Amino acid sequence: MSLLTLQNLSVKRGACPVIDNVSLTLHPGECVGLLGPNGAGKTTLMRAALGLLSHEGTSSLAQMTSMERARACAWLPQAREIAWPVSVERLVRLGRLPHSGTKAENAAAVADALAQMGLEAYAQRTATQLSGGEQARVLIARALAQDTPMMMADEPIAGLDPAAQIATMRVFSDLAASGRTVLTSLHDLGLAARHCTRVILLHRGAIVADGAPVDVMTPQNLAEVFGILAHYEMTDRGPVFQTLDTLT
Ligand SMILES: Nc1ncnc2c1ncn2[C@@H]1O[C@H](COP(=O)(O)OP(=O)(O)OP(=O)(O)O)[C@@H](O)[C@H]1O
Repeated sequence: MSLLTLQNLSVKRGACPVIDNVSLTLHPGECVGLLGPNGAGKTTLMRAALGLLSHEGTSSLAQMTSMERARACAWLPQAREIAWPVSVERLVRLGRLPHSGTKAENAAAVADALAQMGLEAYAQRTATQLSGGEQARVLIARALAQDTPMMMADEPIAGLDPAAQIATMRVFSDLAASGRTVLTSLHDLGLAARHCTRVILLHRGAIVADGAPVDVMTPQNLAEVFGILAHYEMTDRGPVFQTLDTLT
């Protein structure tokens, strides 16, 4: 069973294809990193897949009603705006809106989401008064509280400190290990190599490579798509990836 199937998905801006005939299927248990340079089309691909952008081709998520989709997939956009000065606990509770759970079930899901993001001590703080990284973690917690089979996130770890980046990637890989599906765009190739079960390399709106990190993040692909030279080594503490230089 797959939660997200894209068939020949294309998005045009004017006459120019920003996403060009992309087909893919994501499965339960996969933590998928969507990689590609600035402007490659990562955000456009995810928004079109969710039905938030007009597109050609089909997306299984876009075909759902908005309520079905809200129960199927949590969406964490790149922009982290918190509009109202509500408490962290209340903001995270908004993630429960698609569900008709009991008060106790909703409270448990909120508490669990806060704990996963290490935010228990922040529950009664005013969300808008938190630091940028803390606000980002609160918004991830809101998406977790949605308790969906799929999580789609656009650069969720940007602006987080190293420990919070690793902790967040662990939350995502644990979600996948528990049978959910995660699709997240990332610019940190090292964390993608360590935490993703699969990476999809997007370049100029098309998929260049799709598979295990070690098979996708090859010197040739990194040179062609990112214009970089990198060191990638399997060690007894997992894969280690370090960018070394640009090739220009
Ligand atoms: N509203 C728009 N009108 C015209 N072009 C757009 C619009 N939105 C995005 N684009 C273009 O589409 C391309 C893909 O943008 P997108 O935001 O999907 O890239 P991305 O891979 O998410 O990049 P980044 O890593 O910088 O966030 C870019 O060249 C961008 O300039």
